[in-house]
Amino acid sequence: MKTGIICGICRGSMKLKQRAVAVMVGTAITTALVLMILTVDLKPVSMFYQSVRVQSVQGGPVVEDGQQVRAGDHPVHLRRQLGKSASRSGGTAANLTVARHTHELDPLADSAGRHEHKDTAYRKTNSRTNAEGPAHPRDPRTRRTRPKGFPDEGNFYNSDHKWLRTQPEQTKPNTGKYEKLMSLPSAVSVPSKTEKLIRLKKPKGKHEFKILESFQLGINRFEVYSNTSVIDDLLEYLMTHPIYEVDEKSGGTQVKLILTFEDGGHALFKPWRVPREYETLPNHFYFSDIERHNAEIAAFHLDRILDFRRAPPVAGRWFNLTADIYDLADSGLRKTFFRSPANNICFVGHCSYYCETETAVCGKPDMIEGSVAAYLPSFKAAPRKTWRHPWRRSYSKHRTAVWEQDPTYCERSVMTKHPYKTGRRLLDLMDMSVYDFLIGNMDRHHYETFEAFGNFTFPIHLDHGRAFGKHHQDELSILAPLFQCCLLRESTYKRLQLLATEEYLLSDVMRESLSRDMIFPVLLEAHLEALDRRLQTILAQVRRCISRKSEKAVLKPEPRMEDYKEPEPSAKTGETYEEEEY
Ligand SMILES: Nc1ncnc2c1ncn2[C@@H]1O[C@H](COP(=O)(O)OP(=O)(O)OP(=O)(O)O)[C@@H](O)[C@H]1O
Ligand SMILES: [Mn+2]
Repeated sequence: MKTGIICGICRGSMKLKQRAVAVMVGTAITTALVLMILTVDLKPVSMFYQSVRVQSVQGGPVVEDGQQVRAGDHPVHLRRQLGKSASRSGGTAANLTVARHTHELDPLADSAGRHEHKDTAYRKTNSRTNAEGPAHPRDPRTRRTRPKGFPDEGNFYNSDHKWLRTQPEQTKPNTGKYEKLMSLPSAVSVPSKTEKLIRLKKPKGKHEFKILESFQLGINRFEVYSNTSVIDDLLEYLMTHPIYEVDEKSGGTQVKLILTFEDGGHALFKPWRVPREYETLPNHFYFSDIERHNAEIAAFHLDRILDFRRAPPVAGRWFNLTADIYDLADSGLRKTFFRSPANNICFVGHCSYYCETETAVCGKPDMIEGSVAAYLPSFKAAPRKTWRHPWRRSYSKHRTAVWEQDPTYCERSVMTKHPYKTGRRLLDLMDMSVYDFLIGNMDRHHYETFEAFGNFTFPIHLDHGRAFGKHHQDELSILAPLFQCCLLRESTYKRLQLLATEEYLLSDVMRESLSRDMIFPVLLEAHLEALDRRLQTILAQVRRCISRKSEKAVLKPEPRMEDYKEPEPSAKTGETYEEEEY
């Protein structure tokens, strides 16, 4: 009994002690938090929120002239939507005045003059070498210092030999075929009152939409941009606009970066990995092929030539890995930079394929080409739905897909299911098959659509980094959707026939379209020749289908929206092509 009471008192005092310790720990944590808050530089953060009078369509801040925002001040949710890592060490940019650099990239100039122009254009827009003074001067007090091993600008790394670039091949003269093709009316008829993907409230007072905003505002259920819109301005913006910050993009298998421009616009950067002459290794599967920035650019041009306009615009650009990437990157990405034994600046980034030291991205010594794709509106502003492609390959070393074994796959399986039964989607997949066969893209495992437009809308043509891998080989299996279903839009067939004529010869039109790009020649002539050859194969395939069935059964008019009916909810749940992780 006595010991019981004593133990009770003991326990009581133990509890008191525990409480006292808990209170002390609590106080210590609170004090530490208060101290941290006091020491963190909050001013720029609050300035960011005050200064963002306009929310850009991609969700990021639209920087007005003369305003200041702190790098990395996108809210966390936005960073996630952009696929950026949620944490970063933000730097401070001293002056974010939007410096728009026009350059005299004259597409009609003769080719010798054009190359000179491009060089001048690059020199002008590069942040470190602007002839008219720095494009965005940084406060030396806030500029992050380079670690040992990285030279300061103004010495060796600014010497002229870094401007050496791939020497253009002996190119054929421009014969005006591309301009002639582009002046033809488009087969895509967009109703004048069609709803747009996003709407942006124009703030009171004078406000002009920025160039990337205008592009995003133009996206509708039929196309990413119209054939009358001035997409050349957007391409020039992608090629020249000063970069403000750089982040790694998560997702996917290979390294790619999100560029934020000084006016708040975003773009997806894929770096040069292999020379133009490189061909997919014979023992490499399509899924282990290295990505090519020039394939992204060429695929965009072909999509436009085919009159689809379902791919976001992509331009080539020269980068100084030190000034345009390293200096503007977060600490995570910076840590992966190093100087190679050959004295070149390299980085690896974080990804699952080709992110090893032996497959690093290296400049020469710090100059490198890359592709820059215009960013679509954020997932928040315009959610996208991911669909498993019915003719997806197996992505296994040991298995093949069902469609590879079953010639009746289209009729037996795909045609009976939503959303391929009605509407436009199956015809869109036929277009995609033609497109992928031309560019040699075997990597179409998924595709995306804009959720806002339901199912009567186009699949976005995204991710062509593994296209143009082999110019000497045509991969017929990419045409499986076409020869298994024996269907094609009449308008697509007409366009293909046109591109097979001498007047609008596909290889010539492509060469002339690509000649406007800063990293011209984007493709070797052998790849252009392959386009003509593959086009003949497609046309022969369609003719075979027509002779087997009938013209009416194969060539289809444009499906009308009025005729499209959403399936019953029960049918929807039976979908087999929904998003699926792999
Ligand atoms: N221009 C763009 N604007 C917005 N988002 C984009 C754009 N291009 C690509 N994305 C998004 O980024 C994702 C990854 O891009 P991409 O497919 O090009 O990378 P990847 O590394 O080649 O991927 P994978 O390894 O799966 O082939 C795409 O699925 C798409 O959702
Ligand atoms: Mn890819």
